[in-house]
Amino acid sequence: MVKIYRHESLLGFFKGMSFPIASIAVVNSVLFGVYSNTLLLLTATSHQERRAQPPSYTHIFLAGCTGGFLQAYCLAPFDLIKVRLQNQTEPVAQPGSPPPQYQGPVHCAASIFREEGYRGLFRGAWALMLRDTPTVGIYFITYEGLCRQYTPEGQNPSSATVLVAGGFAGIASWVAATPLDVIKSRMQMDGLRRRVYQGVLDCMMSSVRQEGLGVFFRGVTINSARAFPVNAVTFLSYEYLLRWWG
Ligand SMILES: CN(C)C(=N)NCCC[C@H](N)C(=O)O
Repeated sequence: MVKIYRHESLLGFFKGMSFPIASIAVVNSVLFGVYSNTLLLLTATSHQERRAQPPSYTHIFLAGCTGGFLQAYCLAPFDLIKVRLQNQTEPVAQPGSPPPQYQGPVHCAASIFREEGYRGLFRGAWALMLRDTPTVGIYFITYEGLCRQYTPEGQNPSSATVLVAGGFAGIASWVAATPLDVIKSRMQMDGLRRRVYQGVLDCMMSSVRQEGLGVFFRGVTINSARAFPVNAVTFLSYEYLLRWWG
């Protein structure tokens, strides 16, 4: 934090933020929409009916995995641009020095498209799908499990329960996702100057060879610290919106 602040001032902490903000509504709508509709297909119960007839954990997991898989497809280009901008450490403007490679998200998207084509925008998408498919299953299982544990049968969970269950669901899914998150980010940065990795497996093997198994847990603390408040608020919004409009 101190290094980022010294080198890039407060603005450094907000690098690559506009694209995630623009994409988060779309990505979360896809995630929760696909999850809820897959559960509807599997169990033939609406969100309101699910309190009286709770779906099985297998159905919740399968619906979560489906949501995670489709979410990853929508997220891939936005996430790539975020990672490329976040890894660009030159200060935004410095008189006399050459401008940074990417001047903003739109310039970054256009440069990737020009240099690497449409497929370039999906670099690292396989790793992202491998990361999100099972871990979003874990996300919804943890949330439902905790809500059921602390809610009397047939009732809606209280706001406090939703906040705590959502927060822990975020932590559980990010702890499980961090190994593939590390690999995904490396794949997304690969090809910037020259291609280093042959694929996801090659990236895993050479990362472990060079840095040991600890490489898979790089960033786990910051991911978890971020995951609690973000997912507490996400689930509270989801529950309340469905109660008002459902
Ligand atoms: C890769 N993982 C852990 C997930 N996709 N988890 C489910 C949603 C997480 C939420 N949108 C967030 O940004 O924390």
